[in-house]
Amino acid sequence: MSTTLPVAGAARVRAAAWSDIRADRGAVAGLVLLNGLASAAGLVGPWLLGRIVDTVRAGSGDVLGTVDRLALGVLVFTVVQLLLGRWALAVGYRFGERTAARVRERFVARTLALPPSVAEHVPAGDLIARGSTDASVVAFTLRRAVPEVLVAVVQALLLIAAVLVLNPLLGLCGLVCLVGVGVALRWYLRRARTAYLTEAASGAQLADVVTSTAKGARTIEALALEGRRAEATDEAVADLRAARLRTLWLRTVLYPSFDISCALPPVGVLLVGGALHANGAVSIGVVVAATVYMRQLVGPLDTLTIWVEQLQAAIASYARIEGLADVPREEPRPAADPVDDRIEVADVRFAYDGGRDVLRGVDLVVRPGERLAVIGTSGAGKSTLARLLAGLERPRTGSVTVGGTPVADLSPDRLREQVVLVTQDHHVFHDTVRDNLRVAKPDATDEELHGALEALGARWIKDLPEGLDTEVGTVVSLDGARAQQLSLARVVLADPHTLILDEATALLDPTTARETEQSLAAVLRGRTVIAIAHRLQTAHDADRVAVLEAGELVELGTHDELVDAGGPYAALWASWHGGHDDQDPRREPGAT
Ligand SMILES: Nc1ncnc2c1ncn2[C@@H]1O[C@H](COP(=O)(O)OP(=O)(O)OP(=O)(O)O)[C@@H](O)[C@H]1O
Repeated sequence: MSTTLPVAGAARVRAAAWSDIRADRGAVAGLVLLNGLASAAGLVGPWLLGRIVDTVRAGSGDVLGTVDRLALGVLVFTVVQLLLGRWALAVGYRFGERTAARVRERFVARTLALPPSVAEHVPAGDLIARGSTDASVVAFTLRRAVPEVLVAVVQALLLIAAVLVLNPLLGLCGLVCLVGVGVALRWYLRRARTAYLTEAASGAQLADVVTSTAKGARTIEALALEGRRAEATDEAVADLRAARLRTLWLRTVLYPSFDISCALPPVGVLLVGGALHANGAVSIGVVVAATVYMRQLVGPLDTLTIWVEQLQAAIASYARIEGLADVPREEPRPAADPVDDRIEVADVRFAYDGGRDVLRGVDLVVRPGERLAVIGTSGAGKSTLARLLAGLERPRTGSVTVGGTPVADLSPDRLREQVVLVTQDHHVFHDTVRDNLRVAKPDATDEELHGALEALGARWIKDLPEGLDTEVGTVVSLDGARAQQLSLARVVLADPHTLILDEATALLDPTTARETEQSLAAVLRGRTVIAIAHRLQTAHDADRVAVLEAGELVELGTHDELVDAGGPYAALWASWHGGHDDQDPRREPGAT
């Protein structure tokens, strides 16, 4: 898996944005219609103003009465424009909220749909940045910028059209004067996408460096890597600073160019209109109306300038959110229902990311109901084998099957009923105890939930202020043993026939480990158990022992058979057992 998440290309962004718009097309149509009406109402005022000027200049008939009526018209249409504009904005805001919710939901759904083998390897900081910062930028833009930009675009187009209708020559003059705006915008837009994508990626990179430093703090301290991590952080900060300076520079050029360009159209129309009027080509009223229209254009253009930067940042964020759809993943393969509970590993080879094989030609049949201990030195491939048995990885060659079906082909729901990997990583969600447990069985009744907790001796559930409804992780925090019991209760609810234990109790303190082992014993009853053994006592108590060395299965048999065989297991057993008869076997350091 690459160290960066993909970013959607321009075509995909357009397609996704189009489908978001289509999903709420009623609101979009209403938005455009209301904006059009508001802008049309806004056009009447300047036109009436021109009529007032022409009426006063003509000076014939009921000048005062006509001017009063025209002025009343200006007032009425201004109020109508205001009301329609507000209504359009309200429709726009609602559209923005709904669309933002849709984008967030899509992101969450795509994140949750990532297969575990992919999810474990994606850069956490980048993923978090996309779900938080990028989603917020998109949501804010949809709420505020999109409605206002739509209003501004419709207004600007109608204003230009109105000047062209009033007098095509003045209209053309206005358009020519607008060229500066077009040039400034084009210059900016050609550079903005890359600049904002770089800024967002640098932000995510910094988040990644900080997150991984915090996560690996102990290792960093132990290996005295503080200096290197500080350097990596400084580099990420410098990259982000450079990326921000680049976007700042783009804005520094855009804003003044835009402001100067916006001042040109009214000045140009006034000058050309004055010349035309002097030659009797247009009335002074038309010149006034056209100039006011051009002056009014500054409003929508200003809005566009303010939001164009936000839009660019949002497009970059939107591309990053949509990019999640391009994370390489395997298409689900149709999987037949397993015919029985037999687990079979046949001539398996496996390599991480195209590297060297870390498992080489492993053959193993696990009989239903047996306890198999897997031992081997550090790096021998025990955890990798556990991940293959749990369907988290797929073998490069060979097969890992349960009841004849490849484990990795099973859907998460079917897999959970067959094989579950238990590690020391027991996650407690910030949620109620009930929802924490229902992760494993969404339709479990309260009786089943209580039953699962009781089976593990988790009597603390009775002391919680609101029982199953207690929010854990926020209101009430669970200590290590309780958190482990909660996660083991999930296993009881999922009720798989086979459990794979990998370091389930390895790093717990002795008291917690004892409590957890008791809970574990309750979970193991009646199931097939494959234990990555860190204590030789576990191997001694198992039905069979599998010994891995440098990715190969070098021995397989009962404890007694392997001791008699005099191979690597016998040597290991002798080196610990010989001369340590007085020692409590549960305290020996383990096989790894
Ligand atoms: N995610 C990974 N990417 C690349 N290589 C890996 C990854 N995980 C493990 N390895 C490599 O695969 C080999 C087998 O590792 P594995 O963790 O399966 O061994 P292990 O026997 O469980 O060791 P330990 O007892 O130390 O956990 C090792 O050389 C290890 O460096």
